[in-house]
Amino acid sequence: MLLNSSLQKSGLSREDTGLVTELVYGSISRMLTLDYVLGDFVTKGIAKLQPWVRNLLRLSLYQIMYLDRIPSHAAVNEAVNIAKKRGHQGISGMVNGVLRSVLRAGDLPVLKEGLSGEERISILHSHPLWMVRRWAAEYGMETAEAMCAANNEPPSVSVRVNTTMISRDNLLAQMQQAGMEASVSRVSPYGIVVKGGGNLALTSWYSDGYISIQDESSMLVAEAVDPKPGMNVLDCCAAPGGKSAHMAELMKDEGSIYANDLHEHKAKLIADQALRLGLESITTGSRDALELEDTLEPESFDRILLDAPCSGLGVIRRKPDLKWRKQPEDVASVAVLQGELLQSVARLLKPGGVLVYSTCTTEQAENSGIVADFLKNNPGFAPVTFSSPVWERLEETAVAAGEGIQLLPQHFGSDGFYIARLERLS
Ligand SMILES: C[S@@+](CC[C@H](N)C(=O)[O-])C[C@H]1O[C@@H](n2cnc3c(N)ncnc32)[C@H](O)[C@@H]1O
Repeated sequence: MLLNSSLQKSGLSREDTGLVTELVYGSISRMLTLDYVLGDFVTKGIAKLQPWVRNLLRLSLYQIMYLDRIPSHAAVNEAVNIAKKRGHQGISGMVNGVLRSVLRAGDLPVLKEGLSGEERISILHSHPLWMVRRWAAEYGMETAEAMCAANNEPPSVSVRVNTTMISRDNLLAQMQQAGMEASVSRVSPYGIVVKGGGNLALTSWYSDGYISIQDESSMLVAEAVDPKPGMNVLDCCAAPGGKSAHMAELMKDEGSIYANDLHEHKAKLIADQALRLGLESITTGSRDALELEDTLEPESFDRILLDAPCSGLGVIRRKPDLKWRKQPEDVASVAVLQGELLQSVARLLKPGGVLVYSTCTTEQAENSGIVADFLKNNPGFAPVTFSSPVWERLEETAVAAGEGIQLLPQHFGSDGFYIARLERLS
């Protein structure tokens, strides 16, 4: 948000905007590695530096260690000039000294001896140790390392085609004719992946409602709900509305989708999306999903989607600051809410109906753990598989996690997502 508004005010060229974005996201993402390296070169310790000086060193070191297109000496000179302008002679001298020593040191980081496997991954791939330990315990050391490495890769840009308006092939051809590097998604039959296309929300395809910007994994969720034209569908935690809109598209805009979100201002975003996409089957509401059972008819929905609030650890590529903001307690506390939400909204499902539980996290305490508890307490529900060519291919790649599938960021370079389908038997 802050970066976007600063960039909008700056008047920088498209190329420079891209570079600034990469520097900011990259430095946040690689912060632990950068601080580990700087710790060896800043004699008084980086914690004692003024925040702007610490950030200047991080940005410069990021360029030296991870970017080829800026020569290292140029990065150092630029940092020294900024330090002179903003600080005093002493600070610019220190910045110059630290960065020149870094240049002389060669390959970095130099890992200290005697580190555990998790510590090594944490430093090399810049992830908090608690997260690496958690993933190593959950998925094994090798997978944990692959997750961390994938989280440092820039996310791809993908769009979902509004098939009520245009076919994917037609839109793909239009994009390619316009000179864009666009290809079909390997994950979703509704997706197109676009490289270097700039901000697609500024295109007429977007304003005319032909596309929505959505991660490829996220596109799988509406597909797993498998809503049919004419059905009555509930989306419990729906804002900003990507999956509600996708479900309406799959239903050819026939039937009814009640898209609810706790926050009124967020429910407005869903209505805005529906309007832009020309979808009339979506109505919105803003209630606590825990209270939906007080106002909606029990057993009245053919399909329910609970795309639950979660720790978001599957989307670190897009939001690298999550690594530093989240704590293990956050996983535990959101898991309590997720369990309550699932128990509560399940009462609204018709017998024979399907409920999909999904999250954009990699934590099994929030995923298979929630579903396993629910199934234990609700014998009238059973997991139900889904057959489509794409889904079957996904099942070969994704991690089988209890009764659902767990996509990790390294599988297809898309967000980490969990999806489970549950059917109400009686
Ligand atoms: C993962 S996001 C949903 C994303 C959405 N399904 C989409 O595809 O655009 C979770 C949403 O749950 C909402 N939320 C959190 N707690 C809630 C609650 N108790 N009741 C209803 N919505 C809630 C949040 O405001 C947030 O918008």
